[in-house]
Amino acid sequence: MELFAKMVERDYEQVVVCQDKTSGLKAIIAIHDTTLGPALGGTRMWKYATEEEAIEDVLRLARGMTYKNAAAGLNLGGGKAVIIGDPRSDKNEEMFRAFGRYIQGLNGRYITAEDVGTTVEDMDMIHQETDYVTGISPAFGASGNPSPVTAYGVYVGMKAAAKEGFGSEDLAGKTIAVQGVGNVAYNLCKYLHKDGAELIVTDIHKPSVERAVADFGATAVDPTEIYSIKCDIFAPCALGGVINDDSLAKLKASVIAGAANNQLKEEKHGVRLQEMGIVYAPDYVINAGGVINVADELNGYNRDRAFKKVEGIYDNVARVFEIAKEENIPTFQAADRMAEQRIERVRYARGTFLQNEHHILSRKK
Ligand SMILES: NC(=O)C1=CN([C@@H]2O[C@H](COP(=O)(O)OP(=O)(O)OC[C@H]3O[C@@H](n4cnc5c(N)ncnc54)[C@H](O)[C@@H]3O)[C@@H](O)[C@H]2O)C=CC1
Ligand SMILES: CC(C)CC(=O)C(=O)O
Repeated sequence: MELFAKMVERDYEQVVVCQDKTSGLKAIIAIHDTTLGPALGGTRMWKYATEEEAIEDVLRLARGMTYKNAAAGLNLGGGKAVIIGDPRSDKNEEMFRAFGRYIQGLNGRYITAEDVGTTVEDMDMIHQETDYVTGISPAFGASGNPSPVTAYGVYVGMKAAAKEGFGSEDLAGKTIAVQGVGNVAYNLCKYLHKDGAELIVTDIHKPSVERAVADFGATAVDPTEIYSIKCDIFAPCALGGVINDDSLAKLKASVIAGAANNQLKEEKHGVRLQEMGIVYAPDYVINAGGVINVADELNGYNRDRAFKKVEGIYDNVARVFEIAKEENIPTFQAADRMAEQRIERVRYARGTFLQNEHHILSRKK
């Protein structure tokens, strides 16, 4: 892989490769863009088949965070980290502490949080070595697990998408196919079940499916069947790349609204969704609840303030649909435009000279 070529193509600022032989840490931190502020994004722990796969994933996820944070109105840039390993068997305290020291070495350019495969306990271990970590235990006055808040944001964003697709935000009686019933989707299903939606669920981890069936009367289907199921809304809540040539040939849903990052395999699949008349709530707009919640820790965590901001996801998703219609572009492009315009406006606003401690004027004092 030509790493520099990839970084230049999508304008990444920095990629840091971290290893620690004793603990087995193999991690990559990618910082995409810090125009708006320090890069904030979670750490994913996953059994990547190859190093190349891990690099591809961290790069794509980091860029997604630049857009997510910008679109959500946060003064934060985009970054993400991956740890290569099996989250069920390869974790240890030394690994997260070693990782925390690498983050500390970046002196605030990157702030981490949870993602797939990492937990509040892992963040607490990182916190032993650095303050540049969020989503740590409420015992520290922090926000804890972001997943339930992400789920709430997806729920309100799904209502905005239902309004666009069906003319009403009411989810009662709607059949919703949920792919992956992990931390976010389990909490999402709670809201949907309470609203009277019919749930169809799948997961490669059987106990997660069984829990959703028991708790919400959901119908379980095989992971290979979820795309072809007859439903109103498809909610991708597992991993990325699931909107692709294969799934588009099978999808019956009129609306796609889910938590997963990087749902479109390629941009052409977002164009195809527009051609097919499927209402697509762009992933990084609808799933911003978690990062909005952890970002609030940077101000001294206030749950009410964080939830109020997460509720804004409804308007943000609706605004994306408006831009897409006004400009006759796919919704993913409308979301990109919204995020890019904010970054450019702030870049301009901050272009005027401001003295800082490294400037020659400061050294003269
Ligand atoms: N946790 C959070 O606050 C946020 C999560 N996200 C994204 O939402 C998605 C879900 O995140 P979490 O719920 O935290 O992760 P999780 O790991 O708790 O849940 C993901 C679930 O998907 C299942 N899964 C994996 N591959 C599958 C497949 N091919 N078919 C069916 N199920 C499959 C897993 O077994 C797991 O139960 C991820 O893409 C994550 O990046 C985005 C924003 C915030
Ligand atoms: C899980 C969040 C706290 C941050 C993040 O990495 C995301 O939104 O994808």
